[in-house]
Amino acid sequence: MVKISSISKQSAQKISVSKQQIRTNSNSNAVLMQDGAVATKIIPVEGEDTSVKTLKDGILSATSSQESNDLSKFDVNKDESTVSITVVGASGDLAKKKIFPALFALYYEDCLPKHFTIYGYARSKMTDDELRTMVSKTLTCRIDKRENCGEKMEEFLKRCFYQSGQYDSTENFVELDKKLRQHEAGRIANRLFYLSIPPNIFIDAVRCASLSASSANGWTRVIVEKPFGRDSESSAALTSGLKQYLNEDQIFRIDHYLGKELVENLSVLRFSNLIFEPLWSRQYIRNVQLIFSEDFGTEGRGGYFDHYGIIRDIMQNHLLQILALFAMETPVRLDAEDIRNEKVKVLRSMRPLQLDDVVIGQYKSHTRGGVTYPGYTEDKTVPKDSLTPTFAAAALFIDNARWDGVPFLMKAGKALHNRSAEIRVQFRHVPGNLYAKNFGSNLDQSTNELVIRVQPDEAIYLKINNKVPGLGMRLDRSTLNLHYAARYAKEIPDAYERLLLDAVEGERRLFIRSDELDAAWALFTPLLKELEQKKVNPEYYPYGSRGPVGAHYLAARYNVRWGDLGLEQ
Ligand SMILES: NC(=O)C1=CN([C@@H]2O[C@H](COP(=O)(O)OP(=O)(O)OC[C@H]3O[C@@H](n4cnc5c(N)ncnc54)[C@H](OP(=O)(O)O)[C@@H]3O)[C@@H](O)[C@H]2O)C=CC1
Ligand SMILES: O=C1O[C@H](COP(=O)(O)O)[C@@H](O)[C@H](O)[C@H]1O
Repeated sequence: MVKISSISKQSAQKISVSKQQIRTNSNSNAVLMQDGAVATKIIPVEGEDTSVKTLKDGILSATSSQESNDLSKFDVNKDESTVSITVVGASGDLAKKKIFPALFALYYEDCLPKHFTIYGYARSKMTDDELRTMVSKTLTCRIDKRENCGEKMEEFLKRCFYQSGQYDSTENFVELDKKLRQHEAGRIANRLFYLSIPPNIFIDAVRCASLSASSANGWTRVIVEKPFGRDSESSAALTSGLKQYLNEDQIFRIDHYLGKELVENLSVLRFSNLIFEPLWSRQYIRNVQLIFSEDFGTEGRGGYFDHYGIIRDIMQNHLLQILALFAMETPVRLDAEDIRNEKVKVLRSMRPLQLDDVVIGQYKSHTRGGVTYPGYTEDKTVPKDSLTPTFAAAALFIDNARWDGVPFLMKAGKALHNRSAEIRVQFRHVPGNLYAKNFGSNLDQSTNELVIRVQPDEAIYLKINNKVPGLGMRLDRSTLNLHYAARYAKEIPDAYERLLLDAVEGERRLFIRSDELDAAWALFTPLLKELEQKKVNPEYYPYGSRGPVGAHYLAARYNVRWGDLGLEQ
């Protein structure tokens, strides 16, 4: 028997439901289970004697004993629950490239609950088999664990289904709901919706999913992909639109950089090693650099990108989130709320960004080795006169006691010379260094640098000064290197795996809370508006280069040298 009190804490205050969702049914039919589990469950079947509870404003108070009694008529084992994961926009690029492969990886690692079903939902017409064929093309097995790979894929694909529908049709979501209920078979039904669709249809999809397909007796969560608006106003409008149908606790705003192994490791590095935390302040750190670079352009995504640009695409979210994690004070505990409270304090302590502290660039066509790489505006979906930055560098400051005066330099660009994401921490000079004369006039070459290479080829390395072995006294800079591939045999999970698993488990630590989002937009919105109003021209840089030279002048103004440009990086 299911009691309403058995629903999760998050959904315990309010659950948005449609009039047709709170149903009770004593006439249950035996049907074959479709989720690969025991095939004998009794489930309520659509169209039978189903009483519908009409609820004021579509809001169910989950503590109502009346509802509790009604729901208790389901003939299920209260200990059994099931998770239905619906990928909304299943025909799209992100779903194929990241979401389905991540779900398979979780299944392969036995991380998904025993009873689960995956639904693809999109407008495209597809059968279950066609979805499976589409999905199967992008599934891979871990290099370090290839046993039973084919078998596991087949089992996984059997748990994947497809429902075609419009994103703004409550009727189509009712169809989805019926199918989900067949699979859930009367168990406690938890539902996760992944909005892998363009942002202009987020609210429609949430409205329909919430009104027609949210769970009647378990939790309902929605993962929302970025972009979360394009400035403070549009972000606030999106948040209030979502909150018409969902509680903040049900909204999982994904920033996949938070799911990257080395970003998650930041807190471990800082808070579990005595040698780092005491140095983590203006007293010892000269500057911090957050660097993102891609060696390809906007190929295929120019239409999306031109509306956003690199500052919104990478800096306002991925790099700023890393900065907040890097700079936050020690949280009370590792709880989601404690961590997010500390991150939001950092974001709210940031000095407003000045146009002077920002350099923007745009890549132009370049021919190398007989190959011509197209410029940004040669993309057919990009206006020829677009000023949208594909590169930006910025100097940011956190005006609090710990970081007063320390430049946090960000740099992000597309169509650069390499693909990488890293955090570089440059320490101050050793005061009264006994060995200063060994470094000549450039003392910068003697400072320690800690590099956290998020990707590719994950590593954490620390540049130290060392005596070159021998009878003389010659120093060099050597590296203490924690190279993940050499140290750990296990393949590193994709960021989407960790985040999907967290969403299933209700772990919110790595998702963005609405006040964090507001603070992030408050920092960048005035700058973005100024850039757009003044129609600031980007500095052009050749495809495949290291980006505009303006980035070097910006760093030099703060006495900083980008760490990724030296001979030894
Ligand atoms: N792709 C990526 O690498 C990344 C994507 N994102 C974000 O994830 C979300 C999904 O991205 P992606 O898969 O690339 O998006 P797509 O453009 O591939 O769209 C996903 C699906 O949405 C439907 N769709 C597309 N355009 C419209 C439209 N104008 N109106 C209604 N439906 C439409 C299509 O399905 P159908 O026609 O079958 O309904 C499409 O298959 C977006 O918010 C994106 O910004 C975030 C990070 C990276
Ligand atoms: O969010 C985004 O991220 C990707 C880069 O992600 P990565 O995990 O491959 O580093 C970027 O290409 C895209 O423009 C952006 O929207």
